[in-house]
Amino acid sequence: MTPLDGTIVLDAAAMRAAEQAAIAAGESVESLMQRAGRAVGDAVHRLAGAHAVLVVCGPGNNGGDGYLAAARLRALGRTVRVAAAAAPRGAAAIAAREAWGGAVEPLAAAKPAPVLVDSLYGTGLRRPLAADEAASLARLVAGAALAIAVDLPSGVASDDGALLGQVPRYHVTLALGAAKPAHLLQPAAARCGGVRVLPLGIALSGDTRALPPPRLAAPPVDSHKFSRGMVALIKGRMAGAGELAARAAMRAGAGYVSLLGATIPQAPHALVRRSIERDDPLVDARIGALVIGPGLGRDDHARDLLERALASDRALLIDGDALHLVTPERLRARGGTIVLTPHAGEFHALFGETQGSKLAAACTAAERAGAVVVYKGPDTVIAAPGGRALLAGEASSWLSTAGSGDVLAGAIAARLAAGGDPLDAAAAGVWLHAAAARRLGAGFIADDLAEALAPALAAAIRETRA
Ligand SMILES: NC(=O)C1=CN([C@@H]2O[C@H](COP(=O)(O)OP(=O)(O)OC[C@H]3O[C@@H](n4cnc5c(N)ncnc54)[C@H](O)[C@@H]3O)[C@@H](O)[C@H]2O)[C@@H](O)CC1
Ligand SMILES: [K+]
Repeated sequence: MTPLDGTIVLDAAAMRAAEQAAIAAGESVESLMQRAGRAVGDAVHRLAGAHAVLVVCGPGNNGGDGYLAAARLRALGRTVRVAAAAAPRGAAAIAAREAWGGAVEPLAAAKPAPVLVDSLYGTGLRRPLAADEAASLARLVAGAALAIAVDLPSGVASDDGALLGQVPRYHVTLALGAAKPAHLLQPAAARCGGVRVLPLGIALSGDTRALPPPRLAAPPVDSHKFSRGMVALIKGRMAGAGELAARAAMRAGAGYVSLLGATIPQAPHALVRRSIERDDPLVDARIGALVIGPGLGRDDHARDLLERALASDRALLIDGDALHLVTPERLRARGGTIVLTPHAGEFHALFGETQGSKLAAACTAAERAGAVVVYKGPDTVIAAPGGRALLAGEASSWLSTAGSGDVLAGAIAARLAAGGDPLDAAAAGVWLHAAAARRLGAGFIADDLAEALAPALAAAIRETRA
């Protein structure tokens, strides 16, 4: 069992293609299913303690995995029962049912067991479960102390994370072969519980991954403040937003942070406050990341500042109000390095209504704007032009607090200013933001979050070294 961090994420078509490629190379559906069933059985054996197990099997290959998992559990000496609402279809699932060979209880009449294994539907689900099937599943999950979903909780749409009906909450989901978008996209992700991948030994390729931990190092001995990265932020009408983003950039490792348009000295004194009117500080060649948007406002002054930022050739992070004042075409025409950090409202203001999953929407947007798009929310999708994308699963729900987005902008800007791939910089910023929130627990405010980026950064550096 491996955690999701950095692992490949495949939609149902890509998963089927990987399976087909393995079959073309000499595998069979049966051998893949045997491997999946055995891996599920072994994982349930480890998770379930001495408790009795009920495996609920569907008519497709997900059900086939369930019959073989039950057979494996029986071979391991466990007390295991099987229930199904329909007979298996397809040769591999029929063979799996025969390999189980034991009793199969009617689903509607099955009594709960302490451990419930849901092997009803996986990536093949196309429509909501029948009402009686959904009700039986909900009853059995509610009656179990431990509910484990095989590949996916039955009732979630694998590719976009939608719920096709009422879906119970599971404690653990065992992803077969690779993670699927629904393991990371809401609302499905919140139904999965802890997700673990059971590798099936087939070759996988694709451009989408779960957010990996950042590879970060302490500054080298010969560092100076500019080599660590200089972040310049344009202050807007709501001064506090820029202050928060600036503090976040400092705590996320930038060597020099200046707030442009703020001239009255105040703490923190390490923050360099400069006028934005007298000379043109926006074109300073030492700037590694220029941030515009937090608290900017949407008036003529804001438009004027945005024009100046777009005219600068520095790597640009556009957030908040500024996302309402620009078009994807304008961004594409500007070129250079651009990172956009919209929440759903800002995303739709900039890109209009979109079709398909949040992942697909972010990838299309990145292509249109020629920018790295950090489409944030309870699930965050980071997409770069060219198709690479990262999915960040559930972060702390306490991040739904004023100023949290400003802190994220600052954290990403610090990593962007440090150099390297803008997708990696955005990913590191998202990771540090979530890690800082985890450290703080409950009831924090954005000021605390900015401060907590420093210990989150230290932990990420330690983990990179380990
Ligand atoms: N792709 C792979 O490499 C592997 C896939 N395996 C398993 O195969 C699963 C996918 O199998 P399938 O494609 O057979 O799909 P599922 O087992 O998810 O179920 C789909 C079957 O149920 C029918 N169906 C769909 N929605 C329904 C509904 N609401 N009510 C009633 N019937 C419905 C479909 O027509 C199809 O027969 C994966 O989730 C995984 O568990 C594993 O066996 C091994 C390897
Ligand atoms: K399932």
